[in-house]
This record gives sequence, structure tokens and C-alpha cells, in this order.
Amino acid sequence: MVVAGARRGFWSGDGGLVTTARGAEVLDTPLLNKGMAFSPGERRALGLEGLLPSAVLSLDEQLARAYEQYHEQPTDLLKNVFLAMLQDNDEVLFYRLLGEHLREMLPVVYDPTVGEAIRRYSHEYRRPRGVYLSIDRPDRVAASLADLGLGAADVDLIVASDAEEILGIGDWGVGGIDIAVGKLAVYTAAAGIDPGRAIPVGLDVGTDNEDLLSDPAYVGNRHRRVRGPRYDEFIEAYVNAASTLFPNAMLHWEDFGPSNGRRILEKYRNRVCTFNDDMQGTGAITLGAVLGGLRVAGTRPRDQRIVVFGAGTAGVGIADQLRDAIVRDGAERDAATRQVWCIDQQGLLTDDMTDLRDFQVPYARPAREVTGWRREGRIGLAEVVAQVHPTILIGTSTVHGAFTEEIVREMARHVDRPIILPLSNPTERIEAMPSQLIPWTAGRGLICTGIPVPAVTYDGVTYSIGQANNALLYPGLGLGATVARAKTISDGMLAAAADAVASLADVRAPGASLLPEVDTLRSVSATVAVAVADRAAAEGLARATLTDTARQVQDAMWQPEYRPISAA
Ligand SMILES: NC(=O)c1ccc[n+]([C@@H]2O[C@H](COP(=O)([O-])OP(=O)(O)OC[C@H]3O[C@@H](n4cnc5c(N)ncnc54)[C@H](O)[C@@H]3O)[C@@H](O)[C@H]2O)c1
Ligand SMILES: O=C(O)C[C@H](O)C(=O)O
Ligand SMILES: [Mg+2]
Repeated sequence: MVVAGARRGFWSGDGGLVTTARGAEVLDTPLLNKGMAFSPGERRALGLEGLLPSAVLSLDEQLARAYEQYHEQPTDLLKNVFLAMLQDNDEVLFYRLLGEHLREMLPVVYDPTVGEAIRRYSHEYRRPRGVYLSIDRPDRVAASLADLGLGAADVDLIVASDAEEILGIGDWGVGGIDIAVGKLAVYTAAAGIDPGRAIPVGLDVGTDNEDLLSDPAYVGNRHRRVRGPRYDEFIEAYVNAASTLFPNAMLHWEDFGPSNGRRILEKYRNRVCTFNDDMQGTGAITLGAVLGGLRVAGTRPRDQRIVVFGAGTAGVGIADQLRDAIVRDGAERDAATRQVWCIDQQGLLTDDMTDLRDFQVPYARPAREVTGWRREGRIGLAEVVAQVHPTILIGTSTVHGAFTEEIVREMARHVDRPIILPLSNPTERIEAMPSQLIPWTAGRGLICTGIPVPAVTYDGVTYSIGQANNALLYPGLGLGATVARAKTISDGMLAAAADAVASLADVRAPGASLLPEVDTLRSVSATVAVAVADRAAAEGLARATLTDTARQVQDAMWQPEYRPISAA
């Protein structure tokens, strides 16, 4: 295997690494640096003898020190900053620490703390990570990607964000690159994506966030978001450059605004290996959670009535995948679409509305169907729940507290096991907390959230709350696509991923989580990867030959271990 970074002075040798770097350059290269773990021989050969204290420590000893330092950080934001610095210093140690304390540290490197890190990006800035592409220099896109010094076969994955809709907190301009960094950390911790073969990209198209525009410390392009043809040309330049320079890389899109996310995916999904996490990753993991819920409820996809509150990128992405699951269960496509009710800012979406987004149109209800429904300017969630008696309620609205006690009690009155998924992130945006939903449904609610939340004990039963976050899905999807060298990401590959996740949750015990536990992310991702790669092969989309997929997936997983390093 080639280790990315060859042009940065290192590549893989016989079971180890070989480098032309010497002295401080070795210590300053996070994928080479082992801190105090260089052996005396390596110190001599690499010119480090005078640059390090005498002791030689093992990875485990450094791990213990790093864990102690982590705990000395007083806030989650400072813990996040500490981990970012560790990653910039010694990447093996960072991933080992993260992997050993995944449940504790995932909320710090990823959601919800990553939201705080993004807001504070320009103020907490210490050093760059990733590639910063500017809409003001469209002709420099390819050159900027080439600045990393990576070769055509060196890259498996690129995560890019234009930061228009970061989580549920809106436009955060250049700071949005940290969502790409956070997603990649999860890719590696969960699925062993080689961190030297993955690139975070910030697409800086400006920002409409007034606070950023007037902040003297802001480090991004200080102008409004560019939209229209110039934006599209910039995206085109990015896709062309990325897929030409790195033809094996999957292009992952993260946290784009609703007017761009779907449009971009539709434009490129049959041309390159690409995937929108908020639409497709979220849709598939939510389907996984729903399938777990249906196993408990003892019902089938085609029996469901689904209300989606917040019909944006994620909400409609979820609607699409739930509709497709109903179709796979035997329903006609139109009938399956009619089993979904979408609500957005203008209330229940109906076909007499003139301001619907194109992707909302298929879900608009016939206006005549709702003539007698109560309106207070619009048909709100309470009325839809009262009329429809949904079996599944999804929250992707960013409206904190939107699932009120009255609404939830009304839903639970008509359904034995209501499936309620308040998925908005981060914590301050969630539609309702499980600690409220469980008592409001007298323990009958089947609940998952997007953020990690503690278990809830009610009436003697402890309810584990599954995290229906796309983090349970995209790492395995990316690994599977990498192993298969998939040409494109198909709907069938997403459905296979959802089925694989759902199959791993043991939902039999009362209060059991509908999804596998976050601690098992690595094995979940491996299972998802096998399902995705096999599906790609079955659909004729694999460019690699799969002989023993499970073995190939295991072999492809990067391990956070110090490798012997020799001087070239
Ligand atoms: N759990 C996960 O894995 C996951 C994945 C993706 C997104 N999300 C979360 O879902 C939320 C939405 O993300 P998105 O990317 O779809 O954003 P988005 O902006 O595309 O969608 C949000 C939608 O909610 C609508 N909305 C706002 N206020 C509303 C109201 N009062 N009533 C009804 N609808 C309202 C908006 O008009 C918009 O259409 C975010 O909080 C995000 O963090 C979670
Ligand atoms: O990033 C996350 O935690 C999930 C999702 O992609 C989101 O935008 O909220
Ligand atoms: Mg997202």
C-alpha cells in the first residue's frame, strides 16, 4: 500500500515507513511523528537525538498522558481544541485516544461540540487543516488541491462543505471546514479510513452571517455568499479538479443549503462517485432506526403514516428513503408517497402552494384533502398529528421544543408504539428530549435522536436512546465504496447500508436502543462496508474485484499504530 504523503517525504516500506525527512520536519509531520516513542535507533537515523528528552515511551504510556491532559481541559470547547492540536501533532496518538474513548470523545470532536468549534473558528484558530478553496480564485482550484502534494492514487475520500447550513446553526463561512474535519475524524475512528488518504475541503463562497462579516478576527472571504452561475462554475471547477487529480476519491458533500445540496448531488451523482451526507446518509440511518422500530412494533413499512417536520435537505432525504422502503414492501410509488406528510415553515405542504421547493413538490398533499382542517394561518404540526394519526414522527426542523407534550400525547393516543425521531442538531435545536418523550408516551415511544443523549429510566425500565446520526452510516459507506472502488453511489448501496445497520441492533429487550451502540461503531462500519461493497459489485458499479469482501474490508482499515520508520 502507498501511504499518502509520498511527496511530503514518506511512503510505506516493508511493514513500516520510509522517509526523506529529518529532524524537526519529522516531528512536524503528524503522520510521522511518534512523540517520545521513537526508538534510539530511529532517533539516530532521523536526526532526532538532540531534539527529544531521553526517555523512550510506548504508545500506551503516551496515551495515558494524553488522556490525563484531555481531562485537564475545563470545557468541551477546550477539549475539542486540545484534540485538534493532538491531531496536528501526532495523528496515531490522536486516533488511538479517540478510538479507545469513542463514547466519551465523539461528542467533543463531532456533534454537538463541533458546532461550537465552528462558531469560534476564527478566534480559536491555531493552524490550518485541509484545503481552502476560494470562489475569488476559481482558476486556482486545481492548483490549491495539488498543494497537498498527493498523487493520483493517494486519495480515497474528500469531504467538502460550503458551510451554508452547518448542522442546525446556519451559515458559518470558512469555519465550516471544521465539519469536514470532524466528519473525517469519524470516518477514520469508525471505519479506518486512512487519514493520510482523506482531505477536508472548505469551499469559501463568502458568508451572509453578519456577525462574521463584521468580526475583525474573521479569516474567511469577507463578502456575501456568491450565488448563481459563479457559484455553479466554482462547484464545477471543484468537481472537475478533484475527480481529475484524484480519480479514486469519493466526493462527500456536507451541510450545504437546501437550494444547493440536492441540485449538486443530482448533477453529479451519475458522473462521479459522490454522496450527500445530509440527504442520503441521514435518510439511510433514519431508515435503519425505523426498521428497528418496526421490529419492536411488529408492523411493516407499508402500514406506516409518516409526518416529517422540517422539509429541507435532511427531511426530504429521509422522506425519499422511507418512501422507497414502502415501495420495496410492495406499495406503488404514488401510494407510498401519499403515506408521507411534510411540514415546513408554511405549514403542511399542499399542492396549491406557489413557494414549494422543487424537491418538496412530490410530497405536497392535494389541497382538497385538507379543506376542513384547522388553520392558524397555516396547518400546523398539532393539526396534522390530530388528523393523520402518524405512526412515525420525524424532526428535522431545527426548531427546539417543536414536539410539545400536547402533540406527543395526541400521537401516542392513537398508536401503540409511536416512533418519534427528533433529529435536529446540535442540542439547542432538538425538537424534544427523550427524557420528555418517554413519560409523555408512557414508555411506549420508540425514540432516537441525532445528538448523543443519556439513557432514560421510567417506571422501572431503562431506555437506551439510539443515536440516529449519519455517523453510524457514512463511515461504512465510504469504506465500502473505497474497497469496491465504486463508480457511483446508488440508491441500492444506501438501502444495503440501512439494512446492515438495522440488522445489528438487538431490539428484543424492553427499552433497547433501535440502533447499535456508538461503542460498536467500528464493527458496525465494517458490516456496512461489506454490504455496500457487495451491493456495488452486484449492480456492476465496482471497479475493484471482490474475492473475499469481508477480508478486503478488514485489510483496508487503517490501524492507529506506530510503525517503524527508517531513513531514506
Ligand atoms: N441526525 C442526523 O444525522 C442529521 C443529519 C442531517 C441533518 N440533521 C439536522 O436536521 C436539521 C435540518 O438540517 P437540514 O440540513 O435539513 O437543514 P435545512 O435548512 O435544509 O432544513 C430545515 C428545514 O426546516 C424548516 N423549518 C424551519 N423552521 C420551521 C418551522 N418553524 N416549522 C417547520 N419547518 C421549519 C426550514 O424551512 C427547512 O426547510 C438540522 O438541525 C441538522 O442538524 C440531522
Ligand atoms: O453532523 C451531524 O451531527 C449530523 C448531520 O450531518 C447534521 O448536519 O446535523
Ligand atoms: Mg450535516
